[in-house]
Amino acid sequence: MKKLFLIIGAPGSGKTTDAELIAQKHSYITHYSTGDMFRAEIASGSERGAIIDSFVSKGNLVPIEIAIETIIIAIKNAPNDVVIIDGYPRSDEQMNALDKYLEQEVEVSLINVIEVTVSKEVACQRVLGRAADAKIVRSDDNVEIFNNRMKLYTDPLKSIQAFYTSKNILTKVNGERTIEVIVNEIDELIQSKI
Ligand SMILES: Nc1ncnc2c1ncn2[C@@H]1O[C@H](COP(=O)(O)OP(=O)(O)O)[C@@H](O)[C@H]1O
Repeated sequence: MKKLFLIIGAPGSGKTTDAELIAQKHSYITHYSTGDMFRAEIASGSERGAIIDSFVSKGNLVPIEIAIETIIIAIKNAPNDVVIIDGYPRSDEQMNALDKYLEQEVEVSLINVIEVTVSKEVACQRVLGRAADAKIVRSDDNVEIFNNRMKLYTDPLKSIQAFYTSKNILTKVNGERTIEVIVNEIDELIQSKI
């Protein structure tokens, strides 16, 4: 039985950083970042990557068919029984598509959805600060695209919160603290549920 954890959060919330550090601490945890998976596909030069890039480069959501296929393949291919995916779901459509998949997939159970919360101001500072840091160059880290990514994150958020709260599997984590404190809190939550 694979135990799935989802981490959602605004652009710049640190969701990918937090998940990566937790997976590095435990060999039995596999982490996938939807953003990183899409950037890898883009970098591969594939036709699918070109389609994905036409959305990512504008900060728009990649089409549902590609998004759900990407995470189902990731879950199926995960070499470990504990899987963390950050960056999914980002819409009611994605949330419902995953729920439909999980209903018929007896080998995978969604254990918890962790929402890393940060204010828009903190998120913006981090993303634009990241853009100024030459080591991390991302074409979608500019004010206009950030605002679009932020809107696309916040628009479905209340509906996503309500859905997973109704299942009693939503946990909010304050993302405006040190990475170490946040990672330890999320790690303890995951450890308590596996
Ligand atoms: N679940 C998803 N559905 C559709 N598009 C996605 C998804 N996850 C990531 N993307 C695309 O990849 C881009 C980068 O995602 P990510 O690295 O997680 O950055 P962010 O911190 O802005 O969410 C997003 O702006 C979006 O274009």
